[in-house]
Amino acid sequence: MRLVYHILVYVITISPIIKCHRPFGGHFESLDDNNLNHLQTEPPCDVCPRNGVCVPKVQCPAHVNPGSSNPRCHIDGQHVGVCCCTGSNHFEPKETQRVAASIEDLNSAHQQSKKKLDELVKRADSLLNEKDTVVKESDPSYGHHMFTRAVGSKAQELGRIGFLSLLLVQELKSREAISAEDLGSGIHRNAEGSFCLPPPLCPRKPSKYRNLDGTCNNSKNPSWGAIFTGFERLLPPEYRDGTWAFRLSVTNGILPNSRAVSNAVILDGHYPSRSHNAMFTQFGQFITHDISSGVVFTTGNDSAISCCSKDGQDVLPLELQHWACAAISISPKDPFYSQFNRRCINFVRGVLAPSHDCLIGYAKQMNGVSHFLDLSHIYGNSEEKLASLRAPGGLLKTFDDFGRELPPLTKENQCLTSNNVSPCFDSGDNHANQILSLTALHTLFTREHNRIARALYKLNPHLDEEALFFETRRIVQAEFQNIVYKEWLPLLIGPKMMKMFKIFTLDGYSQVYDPSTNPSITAEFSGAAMRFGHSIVDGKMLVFSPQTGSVDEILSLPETMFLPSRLRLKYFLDRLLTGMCMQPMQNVDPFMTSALSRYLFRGGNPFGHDLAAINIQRGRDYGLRPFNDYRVLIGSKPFTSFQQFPAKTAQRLSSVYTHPHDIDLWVGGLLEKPIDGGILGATFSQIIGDQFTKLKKGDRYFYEHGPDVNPGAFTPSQLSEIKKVTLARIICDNSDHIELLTQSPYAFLRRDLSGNQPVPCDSTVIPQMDLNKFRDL
Ligand code: HEM
Ligand SMILES: [Ca+2]
Repeated sequence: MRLVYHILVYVITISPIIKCHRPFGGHFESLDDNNLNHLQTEPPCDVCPRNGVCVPKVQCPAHVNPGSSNPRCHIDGQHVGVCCCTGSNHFEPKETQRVAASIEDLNSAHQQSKKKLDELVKRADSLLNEKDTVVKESDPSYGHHMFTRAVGSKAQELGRIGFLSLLLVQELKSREAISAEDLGSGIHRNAEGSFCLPPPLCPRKPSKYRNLDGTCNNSKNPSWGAIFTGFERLLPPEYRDGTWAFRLSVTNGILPNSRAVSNAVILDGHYPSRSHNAMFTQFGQFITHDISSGVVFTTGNDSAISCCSKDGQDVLPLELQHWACAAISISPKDPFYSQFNRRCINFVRGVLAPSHDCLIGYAKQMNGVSHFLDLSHIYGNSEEKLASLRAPGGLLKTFDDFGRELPPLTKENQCLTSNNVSPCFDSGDNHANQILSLTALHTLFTREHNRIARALYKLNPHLDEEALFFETRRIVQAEFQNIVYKEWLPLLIGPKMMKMFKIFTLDGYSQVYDPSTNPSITAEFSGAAMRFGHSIVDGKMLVFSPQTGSVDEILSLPETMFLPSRLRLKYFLDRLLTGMCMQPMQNVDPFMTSALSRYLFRGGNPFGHDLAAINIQRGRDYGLRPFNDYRVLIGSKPFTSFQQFPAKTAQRLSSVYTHPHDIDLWVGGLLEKPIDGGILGATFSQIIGDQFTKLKKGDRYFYEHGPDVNPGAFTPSQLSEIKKVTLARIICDNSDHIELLTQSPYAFLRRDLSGNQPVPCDSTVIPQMDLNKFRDL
C-alpha cells in the first residue's frame, strides 16, 4: 500500500510556495523547477500588468516573439508562468491594420487555383490506370491506410475544399499579394465563400446532450472542436514555402531522411516501468482515438495512394506520384529493410481542413473525429453512424457470443481476416480492431453503456428510448472523463503540471469553463507529444490466467493487430485484462519496440512499416517546428551543441542531424528526462498539459461544469457519484467474471506494487456509483 500511497500523494501534493520577493527588475537565483529551466532574469511577481493573466508559458506563444515582454509571474502563487495579454495568439495585436490583397487579386487567384485543382484531380485520376499507384491489400502500408482513413466520404470531400484554399494561398503568395506575416499568423480574409463552410446551425436553446459531431458546443464559435475541422497550433508552422512544403535544415539543406533518423536514434530496447502497467499504455491510445485522428488523402475512388513502386523496391517516379505523396526512401544499406530489397516506405500527406470562418493561411490538417473527450469512438460522430450502432431499449448493439456481449460485427474491411469464425468488430470510429487490447477497451465501454442503460430503465421506466440512450451516453461520457482527469493524466504529467495547469479534480462543480478557449487538438499534440505512447508499447502482450495463476500466452504484437478473433474464446477477455494490469508499461525514452519500428502491420510479410519514421515524417507533414522552438516556448534552453546530450545520444543524433536545431519534435521530446512525479520530459508534459486544459476549459459539456454553463450538468449528488468511478470499477463491472473476480484498485499501476494487490470486485476499495441518484431523470 505504501508505494501506491506515495504515488498518489505525489499526484495530489501541493508543491512548496515560491514567494514573490521583489517587484520586477533585479536578479534572483535560478528557480530551476527540475526541468523548467527558466531563462529570464526577472523575478516572478503575483500581479500582472496590463490586465494580463498569469499562465504557463506554453499557453502564451507570443512570449517567444522578438520584442515581446511578458514578465514572469506566479501561477496561483506557486508555479512560474508569464503574464499574458495575447492568449493563444501567436502575435501581439497590431495597432495598424494589415494591408490585404485587393479584391481583383483575390478573384483572379481564386479562378486560377480552381483551375489548378481541376488539373491536379484529373492527373490523379489518370494515375489510377498506371501500375503501382494504389496500395495492395497484402502490403503493410494497407494496414496504415486502414488506420488513417475516416468513416464515410465527407473527410475527402471537405479535404478538397481545404486543398483548394491552400492552392489559393500559394497563388496569392506567388503574386506577392499575401505577406509572410499573414501566412505566419494564418489570417487573411477570403474573397469568395466557396472556400469556406457555413457555420453549423445550432438551436437557440442548447441541447442537454452534446452533438455527435462536436458542433454547437461553443455558442459563439459553434464549429470549435467539431469533426473535420483543423488541428490548431501552439506555434505557427515551419513550412519551407510558408504554406505546405516540408521545412529545411537550419543550414538550408534538406532534413535527414526520416527512416535514417529512426534507425540512428530510435532503438529497440526493453526498459519496463517500475510503476505503470500496459493498461496505462492501452488507455492512452483509447483516449487518443477519441480526440485525434488525422486523415490522409486517398485516390478519387477512395483507395490507398501508393507512392512506392514494385512492391516497395523503389520510390515511384515523380510523374507517377500523387500530389499528396511524400514517400520515405530507404537506404540500400538499411540494417533491416535491405535484406528484403525494400527501398521505400509509403507515406501520404494529411488532408487539409477547410475553414469555417473564411480565413485562409498556412495549411491546417484535418481531424477526422470530434476533438472533445466524448467517446466518439464508441458512439460515432454522426446520426447515421450512431443509428447503425444502436439497439432497442437505449442499448448499443452487441454480438451475442453464446451469452457474452462483444462489440457488434462488421462486414466492412477492417480486419486482416473476417468470416463467421474470425469476426471483425464495429465501433464508432472503425479502428477498434487495430490491436486486441484496444478491442478489449471498446468491449468494456460498450458493455458499460448497456449496463447503465438497463439499470437506468429500472429506475426510470417512464423514460422513452431516446432519452434513455442519451442519458446513458451522458453518464458514460462523464465516467470516462473522470477516469482521464482523475486517474490517467496525473500519472502521466505528474502533480506539478496538474497544479500548474489547474486541472486537478476537486469536489463539486469546477469553475473553469472559459468560452474563449478553443478546445481543438493542436498539431503539436497530435503530431508529436501524444505519440510518446509509441515508446511505451511492449512488443509482447501478456495473457494471464488468474485462476491457474500462470501465464496463458505471450502474444507477439503483430499477431494482435487487425486479428481480434481471440476475443471469442471464453476465457480470453478476463485473461487479457489481467495481463494488461500485470504487465509493465515500457518507459518513455528513445526506445521503441521493433514490433512498431520494423514489423508494424506486417500481415503475412516478413517485414512491416516503421512507425518511428512515419511519426517523424508526419511531424514534417504537419509543419511542426524543430524541437528547440518548443523548448523555448516552454521556457527551457534550446540545445546549441550535440555535446549537451549524453555522449551516446550525441553521437547518434550527430550521425544524422547536421545541427541540434534540426531535431524533430517527436525525437527530441523522447530524449528529455522525465519531470518530477511524471513520466514525460518537460516539453511533452507541457504540450499535453495544455491540451487537456483546453479540453476541460473549452468544453461546455465537461462533466464537472455546473448548470450555470453546462446544459447537461449533473446535480451535485450525481456528480459526486460519478467521481467515484475508476477504471478498476469499469473492469470489474464489465469483464466476463469467468476468471476475473478480483482487481487491483489502481488499474493503471502494476498489480505487484505493494498496496495494489487485487481485491474482490465487490470490495469497497473499488467504490461503486450509486445509480439511485439518477432516479427521476
Ligand atoms: C500497438 C499500439 C499502437 C499502434 C500500432 C499505433 C499505430 C499508429 C499509427 C499507424 C498511427 C498513424 C501514424 C500516421 O500516419 O501519422 C498512429 C497515430 C497516433 N498514435 Fe498510435 N499506435 C499505437 C499506440 C499508441 C499509444 C499507446 C498512443 C498514446 C498513448 C498513441 C498515440 C498516437 C497519436 C496521438 C497518434 C496521432 C493521431 C492522429 O492521427 O491524430 N498510439 N498510431
Ligand atoms: Ca471525440
